[in-house]
Amino acid sequence: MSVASDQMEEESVDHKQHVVNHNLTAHHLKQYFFPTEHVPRLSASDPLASQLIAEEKPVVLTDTNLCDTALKWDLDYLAQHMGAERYMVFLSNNHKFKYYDEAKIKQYKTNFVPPTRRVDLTFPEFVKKLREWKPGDERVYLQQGLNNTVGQAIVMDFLQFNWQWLNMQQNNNNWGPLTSNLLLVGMEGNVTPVHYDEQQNFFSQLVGYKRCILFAPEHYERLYPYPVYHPHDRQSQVDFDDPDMEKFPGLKLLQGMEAVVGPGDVLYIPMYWWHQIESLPHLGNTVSVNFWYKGGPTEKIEYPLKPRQKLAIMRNVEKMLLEALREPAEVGPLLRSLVLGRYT
Ligand SMILES: CC1(C)c2ccccc2-c2ccc(C[C@@H](CC(=O)O)C(=O)C(=O)O)cc21
Ligand SMILES: [Zn+2]
Repeated sequence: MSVASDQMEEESVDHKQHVVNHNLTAHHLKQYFFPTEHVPRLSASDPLASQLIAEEKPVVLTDTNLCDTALKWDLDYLAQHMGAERYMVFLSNNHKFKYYDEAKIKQYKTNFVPPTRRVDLTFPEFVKKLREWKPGDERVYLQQGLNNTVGQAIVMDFLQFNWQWLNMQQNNNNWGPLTSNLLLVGMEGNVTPVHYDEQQNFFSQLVGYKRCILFAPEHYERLYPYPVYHPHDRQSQVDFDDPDMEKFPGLKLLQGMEAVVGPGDVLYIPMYWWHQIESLPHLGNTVSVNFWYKGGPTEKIEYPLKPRQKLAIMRNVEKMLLEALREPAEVGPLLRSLVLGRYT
């Protein structure tokens, strides 16, 4: 190889490394097998931001002041003020924290091996485990609904969130009620694998940096979700770190959007949009709070249906079939006889 082509080789690799300059932090992001475009970063007062939210498209809002009183929620502050309660902490033997629904495990019958385990720790115990972590140890991820068990100072900070802005968004977009706020405290490098939720989500980043990768609901066929009755319902079967292109050929067409969110950023994750969220390696632990809202009442049905409405229909068909057949193992064969050679 001549020197010139070596040089070329070097630059092309560098180019592919997808450098993101965010708040003067040039950070090399892992390149996945799919292309992505940037989620727009806009001021909350920009009419385009309101339009994107109304159209249920992702947007990063940089100046909502939504959780300004919580920007100081670092580990020491939280350990000091989160009271002596025990909080839900998930442990994983690798960097992935894949959600599973405990209620579906017994119904699912076949041997399901949970990929993470849950323990209840006081905040100081959690901080100790996080700070004493060394390679080979289980990773930790605290996930706790903000409720009245937290300490006074936290409640005071919470009450001073920009609820006026939130309520305006909820009303303007005809969303249902706020159902929960999860406090999330994760280790750098933790990954929540790609999944979708059935709620609107204002995802507020407080401490540290998270890479958020999103896919529109119409990529449903390309992300191969588990069956609805599976404990990993709403999660993709695809391992992004080792994609099986033969088993999941649709992956070749997958394309997404992504954003790195930092302190003060609020990412709107529309209902039914797939998302993978990573606490960036080497940039310290992360603290986030999400705001989940039920979707609004569906006004009159308009055709053609939106992709998320078709997703809801498919979910209902699966649930109805399970109800009728009782036996999960019979759902696949019945769907195959229904479709193969007739609708394909
Ligand atoms: C992985 C974890 C801790 C978990 C374990 C077991 C059950 C539920 C959950 C759960 C739910 C939400 C999040 C926050 C966020 C992802 C992220 O920020 O990591 C996200 O997906 C969202 O806000 O919609 C994270 C988790
Ligand atoms: Zn989610």
